[in-house]
This record gives sequence, structure tokens and C-alpha cells, in this order.
Amino acid sequence: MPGVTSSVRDGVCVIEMSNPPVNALALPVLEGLEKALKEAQGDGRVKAIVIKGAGGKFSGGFDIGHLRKSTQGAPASDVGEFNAILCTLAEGGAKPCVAAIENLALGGGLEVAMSCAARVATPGAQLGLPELQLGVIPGFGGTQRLPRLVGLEKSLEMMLKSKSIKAEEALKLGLVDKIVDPANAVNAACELAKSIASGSTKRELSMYRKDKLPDPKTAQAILKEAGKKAKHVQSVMPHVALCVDAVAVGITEGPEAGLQREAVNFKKAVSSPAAKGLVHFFFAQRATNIVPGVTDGGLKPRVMKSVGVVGGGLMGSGIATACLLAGIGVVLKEIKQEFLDAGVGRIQSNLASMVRKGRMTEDKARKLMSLVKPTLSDDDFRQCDMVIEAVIENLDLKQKIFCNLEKICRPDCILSTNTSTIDITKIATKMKNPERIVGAHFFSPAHVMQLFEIIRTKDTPSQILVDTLGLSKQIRKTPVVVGNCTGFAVNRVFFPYTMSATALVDIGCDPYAIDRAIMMFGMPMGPFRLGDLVGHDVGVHVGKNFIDDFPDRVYQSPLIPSLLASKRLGEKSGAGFYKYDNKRRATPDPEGVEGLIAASRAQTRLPLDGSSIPNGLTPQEIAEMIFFPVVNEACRVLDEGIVVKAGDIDTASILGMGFPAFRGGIVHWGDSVGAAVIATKLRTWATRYGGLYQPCPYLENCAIQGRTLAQGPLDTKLKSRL
Ligand SMILES: C[C@H](O)CC(=O)SCCNC(=O)CCNC(=O)[C@H](O)C(C)(C)COP(=O)(O)OP(=O)(O)OC[C@H]1O[C@@H](n2cnc3c(N)ncnc32)[C@H](O)[C@@H]1OP(=O)(O)O
Repeated sequence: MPGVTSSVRDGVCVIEMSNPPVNALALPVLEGLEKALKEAQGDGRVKAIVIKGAGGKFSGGFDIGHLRKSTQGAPASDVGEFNAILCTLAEGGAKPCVAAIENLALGGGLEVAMSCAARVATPGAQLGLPELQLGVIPGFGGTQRLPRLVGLEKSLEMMLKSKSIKAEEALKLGLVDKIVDPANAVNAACELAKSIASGSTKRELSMYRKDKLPDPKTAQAILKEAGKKAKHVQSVMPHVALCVDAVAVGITEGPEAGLQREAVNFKKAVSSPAAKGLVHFFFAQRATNIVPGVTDGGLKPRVMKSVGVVGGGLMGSGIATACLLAGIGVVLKEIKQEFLDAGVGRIQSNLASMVRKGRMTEDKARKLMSLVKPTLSDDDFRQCDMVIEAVIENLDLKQKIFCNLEKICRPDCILSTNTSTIDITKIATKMKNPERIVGAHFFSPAHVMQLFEIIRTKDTPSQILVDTLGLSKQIRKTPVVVGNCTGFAVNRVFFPYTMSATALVDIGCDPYAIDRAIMMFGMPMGPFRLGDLVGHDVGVHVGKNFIDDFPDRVYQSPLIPSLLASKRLGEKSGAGFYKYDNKRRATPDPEGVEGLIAASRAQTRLPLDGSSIPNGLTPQEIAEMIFFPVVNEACRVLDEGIVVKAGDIDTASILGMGFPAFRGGIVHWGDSVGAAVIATKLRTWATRYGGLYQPCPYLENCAIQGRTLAQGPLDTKLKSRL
């Protein structure tokens, strides 16, 4: 049960907040804290107060579960009320408080700690105000106290980038007063609290400190710069500007006015669609490892100590690096010494790049490299707990590899393929025990990208899935378990993305206007710039799978093949839709592609609706025409049970495709638009432009039955029976 306990020893009241696993500040904890502080301040035996968290963690902040209710329409909590309690009972109370920060103090947790007169922290403890990653702003005084403790510029960096810092840096900045041994953290806090109470150590009130604040002119310049950046994203992420505004009011009008503004702005932020999307993503991401019928059976994952990787190319070396970073030994196999050397070299350079960026010491990199066993022989896989095949997409080759692996590896060794397109049952056809194979699809670069698709067939044993989910936890990736189909979850759901982009060009839209509209929507780059980056030859090769398997709903523009015929492969050939200089900087190249576009339009003869109004389609119309077919395909994936819940596709779309997190993922966004709106528009476009836009029964039925896409229809067949 979440709550607060307190005990008095040697004149110090130790208040402990408890709400496992991270002592989130749920309402009972906040109420308990208020009561305990009131009692301690009124208790004659007590000279000073220490606040700590149970189970070796201070606090992960305000309860995000409660926040979720507010984003879904429940009245927003009056954070100002609790802040007033901190001001009067912790910061302003007669008896000084000290925070004993073990392990982490984030969001509201750090705000409680900052209202104390001093803070001690354990080595490596994580401190930060990451509220903006949830679409809200600090609400327990963080916008006022952090700038006064670490300086205006640093505080804005920490809040606007949701960037936490380690206790060691916090000590240098003055956010904590002492680093203490974990076994002695509370005692050290008690000593410091007594020393402040006795006057031996000066009592500081964070809210009223001025020593870290810059002079007014510098402060104005810093705030102006932050405000400019916030304005850029204000229409979709209003919380950024709301945070800067609360800080600015505190700096220019004083902390009391700042606190009032913070409370008002917190309420505004929490009711924004961005907060709803980001909080949804927070929970969706943490729920992907729950797979009904698999993870609820009491099976325990086996710890992976040694992983074999077949192929030392870009993917193989990235996968090997990801395993090494988790301390897992790697057996890297290649067919020729020169390929093997190149693979080892790639791993080395992945680690060296982390050393250069200050994320790892040279010594650590050396130690990790010593965990690699390069080999030319499959025999070295004998002791591996798992082998991941990462060779080129060639079915014959993969089939041979798995026949061989099955003979050599231990019977409990997990045999997995990193294919991104090939049906895994086809890869397994020549195996004695085809059910052993599981898909382990990493995204490139594998040691950086967080998403990890685990592909199962209907026969995949639960233990294999549980073990592979366990691997994802070991290597700190977000897993999404998907069924076996062309493109799995991410590539399957997103194939209409590029197809619809080319359809838009064929109906008269300018490709650069499309890219701009899609970036305004929040994608890191538009479809044509992405095509250039991936290479249009690769795009055509991958696209062929969808053309073969989903002929009813593909759009085949002659535009991309004609681009290939003109040797405009994209970035690697120096030109695609854009032209590239020797530093690979992109510049639009309308003259270079206008002839190809004109020829494509002449051949496809679609109605030129995209250019029929003076300025073409609006950015919103463009985004809808590109993303509604993607929502439609996501509905099919849900309908077929390829993924078990909408949150999994949301997570995969954000982490695998760069779909904007503040929109909550592709299905969440679809629901924010509404199934009925999407189905109606798709139907209209389908009659004009073809099957790519034909709404599927799942979507149609959600629209008819008034259900959300995440809920799914009560009966998918209804529409076809009507
Ligand atoms: C008014 C205030 O200013 C507003 C706020 O404070 S808003 C909250 C600000 N705090 C945050 O954003 C921190 C969010 N949490 C995190 O970043 C990470 O969970 C963490 C660094 C604390 C721990 O990470 P890690 O050890 O990898 O564990 P992780 O799986 O993320 O979390 C463990 C569990 O705690 C839950 N949790 C973490 N922080 C939580 C929070 N603030 N509220 C409720 N639940 C929380 C997670 O949902 C997860 O639950 P589950 O086991 O049921 O899935």
C-alpha cells in the first residue's frame, strides 16, 4: 500500500515515502507526507527532519498513473496545493529538512528534495526533472527551485531536454551537498540535518537563493533563446513554452509569482493532446513485454551469457555491440578472415565512438572487446545460449545456416534470425525442429535503436519467447512480439507511407511540399528524403514483397523505377529527389526530377487534385493522405492478431519509424482523429485513387460501432454482412 511512515531517533524525524517500485508520489503518499511533516514540525522531541524513500530509492516523481487520468479528462490535480505544503512545512518550517537521495530523485521526487534545506545523494544517483517527456511541466516548484540551485541555463537544459544528471555532477553544480555511502545515507542525512538545526551549517532556502542566477540582461538573453525554440514547436508541444514561461515569470517577477504561474501552466499542459500522447506512450512502452498466454504462465527467462552472431556486417556487428554493452559474451562468425576482421573492426569502432562521446572509458571498451570471440567455425557456437543469424536476405543461404546450427548448437540454444522481410517459417522449412526458430529483428544501427521485434509463429514455444524477451531486457531494448507476416509490424504498417507519398506526387503535389508537411507533422524527415537516405534501389527491393503479397492495396507509381533508371539512387549516388554535396547535405533538386514527375503523372493519369487549388493541398491534408492508409494497415495488423495490443503498434511506430511520440503512436493518433473521419475520407480517396485507400473491415466497423481503434470492433465481419 502506498503511504508514508515516520520514526524519531536522536532528535531527527525520519520520514519514509513508500510506493514500490519507484515510490511514485501517488495521492496517499502526498497526503502521508503532509501529515508526517505537520506532525514532525509540531513534535517537541524533533529538532530536524530527514525525508527518504523506501527500498533504496528516493522517488520517481508524481504518480504518472494519476497523471494519465487527468490527460483522459479527469480534473487535473491542483499541484499548487501540494507545493504550498512543501513551502510551509518543508522549506519554511521551523525545523530544517534534509533529503536522503538513494538511487533516484526524478520529477516530483527531486522537487520534494529541492524544497529541503540540503540534499545528500548516493554515488551514481539519477537526478532530474523529466516532466516534459510526459508533456507536462514540473509542478511542485521545480521551475523555480532548479534555476536557483544549478543556474538558469543548466536548469533549462535539464528541464527542456528531460535530461537527468548523476549525483557526482549534481554535487559540482550544487544540487546536492554531499555524496554518501549507500549503507550510511540516512545517518549522513541525519547528521547534516542536526548540524543545520544547531546552526553549525547554514540553512539555505532554495526558493530565495540568488547566487546562481545570472544578471538580468544575461537572464533575458537566455530566456529569449529558450522561448524562441519553444515557439517553434508550440502548436504541437505547448508544454515547452509553458515551462519556459513559468521559469521566466519566476526570474522577472519573483518566485511567488513564478509558483502561481507554474500551477496554472501545469493544468494547461496536462490537458493538451501532447500530454495525452506522451503519457500513453510511457505506459505502452512498458507494457510491450506482457504477452497474454506467454508471459502469464510462470515461465522464467534464462539469462543469456553467450550469444553467437552469424555475419559480421553492419547488422551483425551492431547486434554484437548491443550484446557486449550488456556484458554478454559474443561469438562472431564469418566465412572469410578478411570479413571477420572487418566485423571485429566495426565493433571496435562502435565502442570507440562511445569513448569519443564520453559515454565509456577506454578501459571499459577494452574489457568489452575481450568478450568477443571471432571465429570462422560454427563449432564455436556449441556453448552459446542463443545464436542470431544476420547475413544477407537470401532464403537458400539462411535455410542452410539453420540446418547446420540445429546440428551443432545445444538443444536449448535459441536459434534466431534477424531477417526484416523473409517469412521465418520458410527459413525453417529444412530444419528437423522448425518451431525452434524465432525472429530477432533489430533496427539499424542495432546498438543504438531501441526497438526489438520478436517474431513468433503459431508453434513458437512460450519458453523461447520468454527467453528472447529476457534478452531484450538484458540488452535494454523495447521488445514488441509480432506474428509472422510480410514486413512484421513496423515495415508492414508503414509500407503505405511511401506509396501514398508517390500517389500524392502523381495527383499533382510537390514532393518537397510533402516532405515539409510530414516534418511539420513531427516526423524526423519526409518520405522522399527518407527514400533518398535508404536508397531507392533498396526501397524497390523491399517494396516488391508488399506488391507480391498485398496486390489489392499497393500503389505502384512509375516515379521510383524511373528515378532508378536515371541512376538517382539517393544519397549514396549523390542525387535522388535531393542533390547531395560531399558532406551529404541535401538540397531540393526540382529541375532534376521535374521530367520524371511529369512522365509519371502522364502515365498514371490520376485526377490532378493535388494541384487543383492555388496552393495545392494543405499540410494537414497531405499528412492525412499519407498517414490514414498507415492507420488502416495498423488496423489490419490488429485484426489479424499480428500484434496483441494497439499499444504495441504505437510503441513500434515511434521507436521503429520515428512517428512523433507526442502523437502517442499511429493507433493512438488515429483514435484522436476518429475512426469515422478516417474511414469516410479513405472511402472517398479509394474511389478516386484506388485500393491503397480502401478502408479495411476493422476500421469500418470501429467507425460504425463507435468504438476506438485500440478497443477494436465487437464484430469485424459486420461490415461485410451489411
Ligand atoms: C508534479 C510533478 O512535477 C510531475 C511529475 O513528477 S511527473 C513524473 C516525472 N517522473 C518521470 O518522468 C520518471 C518516469 N520514470 C522513469 O523514467 C523510469 O521509470 C525510472 C527511471 C524511474 C525507472 O526506470 P526502470 O528502472 O527502467 O524501470 P521502469 O520499467 O521504467 O519502471 C518501473 C515501474 O515503475 C513505474 N513507474 C516509474 N515511474 C513512475 C511514476 N512516476 N509514476 C508511476 N509509475 C512509475 C513504471 O510504470 C514501471 O511499472 P511496471 O513495472 O508496472 O511496468
